[in-house]
Amino acid sequence: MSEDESEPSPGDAESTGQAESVAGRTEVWIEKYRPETLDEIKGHENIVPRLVSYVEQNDLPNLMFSGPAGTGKTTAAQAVARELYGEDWRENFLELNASDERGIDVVRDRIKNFARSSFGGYNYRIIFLDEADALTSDAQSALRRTMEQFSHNTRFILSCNYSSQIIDPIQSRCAVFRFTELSDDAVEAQVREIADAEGIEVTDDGVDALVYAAAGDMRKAINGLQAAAVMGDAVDEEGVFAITATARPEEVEEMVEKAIAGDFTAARATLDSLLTDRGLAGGDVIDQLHRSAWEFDLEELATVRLLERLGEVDYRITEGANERLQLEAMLASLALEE
Ligand SMILES: Nc1ncnc2c1ncn2[C@@H]1O[C@H](COP(=O)(O)OP(=O)(O)OP(=O)(O)O)[C@@H](O)[C@H]1O
Repeated sequence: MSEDESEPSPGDAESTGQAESVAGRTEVWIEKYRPETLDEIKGHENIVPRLVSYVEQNDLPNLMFSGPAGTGKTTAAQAVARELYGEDWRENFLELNASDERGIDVVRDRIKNFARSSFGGYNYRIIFLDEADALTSDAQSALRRTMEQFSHNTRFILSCNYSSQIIDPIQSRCAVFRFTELSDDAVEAQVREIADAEGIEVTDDGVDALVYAAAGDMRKAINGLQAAAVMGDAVDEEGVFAITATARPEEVEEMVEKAIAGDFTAARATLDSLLTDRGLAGGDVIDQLHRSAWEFDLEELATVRLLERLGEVDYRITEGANERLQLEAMLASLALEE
């Protein structure tokens, strides 16, 4: 990682996920404050106690953690290993990324080497396979055979965004845990804890803005806090919205209201300022509209129409259509509505 990339950038979860501390630079907070034990994990009240009981009984099945980015899947897997193996956890926990550009054969070889290598007094070791849903069905079938081959001494924890992308024979061999977006309370609690530990002043509206911008993604919230704190002053709403490339909820609401009132030119100007001046991606605008739609001061029918259009635009953008054109067309269709 180059020096420039070591600064947290909240918009880019992937690059900051590979946190590294660079000599003389600030340590990346997502790593510094990554929970080490299961009970330090915020939220996931229906998952953590079940993992604790596996650890207490020292009886771990193969696990599958599915859910959105930044919600604690890797953290939970590492915490299980730390609790099972104490100081020896690193030797007994192999973390691999299934989308490793060197290919599935490399991943499979590393799994085999790890599972075959000598053991330090433990019944089994853990292989954590991140982005398991990046594997093709054929690669997953091969993985399933590997899981069976080493079932006597290895436990797998597979992490994925969508469990539906994992073949049934693997799912049925795992206890599946569905991680959801973290609650506002969970994100707020962690943000406040870190701010206290770092001696950073954060205003209440700054905390609210971080929680809103994160939308349940703890990595985003913590990176947002660290990036805003670099500015020096107290972390407030304005700083957070600027640094996280997030529109204020009022701005997206105003844009929709103008379109519905028939003032397409004004709605388009707001969209333009969000995309051009503020640097939001089209997908971010859609996500924010989707999250806030029911809080807008609109007739129910207008909200329903908005959601219908959003679904269409989201799909088209995912298929590669021009973002700005799609969003403008959505505003135009709202403006044309009787
Ligand atoms: N539930 C949580 N409680 C406290 N901190 C959390 C929680 N979830 C995530 N974090 C923080 O966010 C960072 C990223 O989380 P983690 O790597 O566990 O996400 P993930 O779900 O594995 O995401 P991805 O799917 O992108 O790999 C952690 O280092 C930790 O600092």
